[in-house]
Amino acid sequence: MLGQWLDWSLDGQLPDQKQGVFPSGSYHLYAPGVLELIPNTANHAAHACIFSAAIHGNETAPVELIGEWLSRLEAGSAILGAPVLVILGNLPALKAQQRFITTNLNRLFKRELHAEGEEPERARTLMAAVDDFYTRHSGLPKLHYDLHTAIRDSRYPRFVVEPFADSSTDAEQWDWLAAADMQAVLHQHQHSWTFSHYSKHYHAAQAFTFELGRVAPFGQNDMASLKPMCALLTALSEGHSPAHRPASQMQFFKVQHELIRHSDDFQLCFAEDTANFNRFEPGTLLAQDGEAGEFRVGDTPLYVVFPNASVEVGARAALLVAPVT
Ligand SMILES: O=C(O)CCC(=O)N[C@@H](CCC(=O)O)C(=O)O
Ligand SMILES: [Zn+2]
Repeated sequence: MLGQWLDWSLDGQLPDQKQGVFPSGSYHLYAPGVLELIPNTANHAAHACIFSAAIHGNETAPVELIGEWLSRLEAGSAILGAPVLVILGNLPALKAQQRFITTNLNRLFKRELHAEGEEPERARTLMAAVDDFYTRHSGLPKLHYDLHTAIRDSRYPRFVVEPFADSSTDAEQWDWLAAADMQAVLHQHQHSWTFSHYSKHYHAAQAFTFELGRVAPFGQNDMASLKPMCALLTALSEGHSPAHRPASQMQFFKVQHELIRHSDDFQLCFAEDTANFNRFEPGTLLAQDGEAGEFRVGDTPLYVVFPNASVEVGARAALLVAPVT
């Protein structure tokens, strides 16, 4: 059954049978693309885990990663020892293999959301699913890993974004991320209304957005490079303490400036194929934006992450970041 879940989700259908069992636990389908797994026995180190993928429909490596882990659970070669909520975010976009249909789902995770339409409706469903899951498992520490891939190449192919919130990240998370072969960490400097931010801001969960390589169609992802990440997800789902490595092997950055597209005339002043974490020297012209003017690097170098001149007017067109020393 777990192996077929992805197909059912893509059909946007719930099967007649919404609950069932597998060797180490039981499952409950709450909505298309929203699956809770409950262990027969929870281990002492268990977290209430949320693993989400396909918040952007063209980011397929995380879907393959989760699919592979679900198959091992079903076969009994992986053992569930913690409750896990598995989410496939934007199902119509996943089916169409595009980032989103109408608007970027990953900017809508805000309780005061008034927008109407397919993606806002989905954001409301997913926020309620997260709230209900954490309520059902309120005795456990909360964790949410939202898995993505990036549009461009990156000087650090695998990295995480730590959402901004009042609650803090446990020190051990950095050691787990290093062992999962994450190469960089990006600390957000303000609220961003992404899915991982939702869990951190409203529930004080340990939460990150993961960038697991570059966007590619199903079957063309470099899954070998994600073996350590697979080991982290497996350990968490077993309710065991994951492997540690010194966090110092990762490069830490902090966002200094968010470049917003203010007009139709917005353009980035560097090559389309510039990689994430490319460095720009003081004085470099980075963007021009109609009447809003130009943006230049100030007195210290800046590194660009997620540049995208084609975003909607009013949306983020790039993050400009600096290393944390
Ligand atoms: O490669 C890109 O330009 C986008 C990759 C992506 O989807 N990144 C997330 C990051 C979320 C965050 O800022 O925490 C996004 O843009 O939603
Ligand atoms: Zn994404």
